[in-house]
Amino acid sequence: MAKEAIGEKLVQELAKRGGEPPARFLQKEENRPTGVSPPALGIPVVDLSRLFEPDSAEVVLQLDSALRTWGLFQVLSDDMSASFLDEVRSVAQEFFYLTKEEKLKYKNQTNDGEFKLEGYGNDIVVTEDQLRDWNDRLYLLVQPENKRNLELWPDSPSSFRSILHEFTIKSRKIASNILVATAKLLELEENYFSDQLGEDGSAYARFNYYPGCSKYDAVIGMKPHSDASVVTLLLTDKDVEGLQVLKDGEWFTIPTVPNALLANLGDQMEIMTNGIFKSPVHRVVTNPQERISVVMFYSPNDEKYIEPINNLVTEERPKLYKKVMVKEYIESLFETFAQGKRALDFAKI
Ligand SMILES: O=C(O)CCC(=O)C(=O)O
Ligand SMILES: [Fe+2]
Repeated sequence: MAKEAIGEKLVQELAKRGGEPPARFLQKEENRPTGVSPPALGIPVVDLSRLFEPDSAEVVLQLDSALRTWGLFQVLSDDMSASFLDEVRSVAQEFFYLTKEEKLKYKNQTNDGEFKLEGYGNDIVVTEDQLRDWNDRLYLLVQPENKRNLELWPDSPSSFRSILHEFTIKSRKIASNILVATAKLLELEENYFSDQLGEDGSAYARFNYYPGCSKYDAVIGMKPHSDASVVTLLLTDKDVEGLQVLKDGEWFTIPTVPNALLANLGDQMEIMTNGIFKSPVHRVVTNPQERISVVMFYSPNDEKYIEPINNLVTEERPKLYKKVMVKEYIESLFETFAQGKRALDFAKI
């Protein structure tokens, strides 16, 4: 396959040039987001500190129902002040506003043009006719800290690294608390999921930039997918909506709650809970104006295996998923995603 220079593929550069998006971005008529998707109702905004108080029964019930139906909820935490979340959004925006040359110092391609998971650029291209998403991203491993590839961490804006580090630490605390709450809902030992993640589990940060598009209804910001993670935390754009979730064959818009993070479960959680909790299929639609999001994905160590938890497999609910190796599962997700397929379908028994 001919290897294009990465700078020619950046969506931000295409958007700057204006005009029609190239054919490789144009969705088939039947896959285009049409009309206005109704808001996803019944997604609770959960104050994490309240979740562990003695009078939390009502919140716990709301959370349980949200995880069984939507697989997501909004989370407020004292550790993430509104001003700190704004700082995270702001360093993300400043990074994408750097010149192309500055950003390409961190490109997700080797000098031979091979795709790298980490760094700045676009998705892996598996087939030449692959439909492309209208976004650029910066993808970085943030935990375990000793595995960070700091040469790919932007040094501009100057606070980028320290803010990302702080966001990593605070997000991890929230993710761990969510995993404890989740285990309790299923009457598992409370550290069951947080132990799976352990000290050597991985966290990846993904900064998404969706340029505004003149033909915003003909392209897609991010194709329908579910995340490979155990759990994902998402800081959405403060003003511009775009994230949608699929339920019963219909797309619903996730309303923006400026000071909250959206927590969504990923495929590894659906596998471990034998399908009791959902890994929601979601997509991002494009707008006339730009949109930025910052996402944290949590997974156990690459070498671990996961499978449905024994206690959650019963006669009425037989085992739905095979045992999978974390590393192989995540790699398969990148490839299936590029082809518009779902990795979870391949893990089904
Ligand atoms: O930009 C968003 O709101 C969602 C991004 C997303 O789903 C992802 O990065 O996996
Ligand atoms: Fe996602």
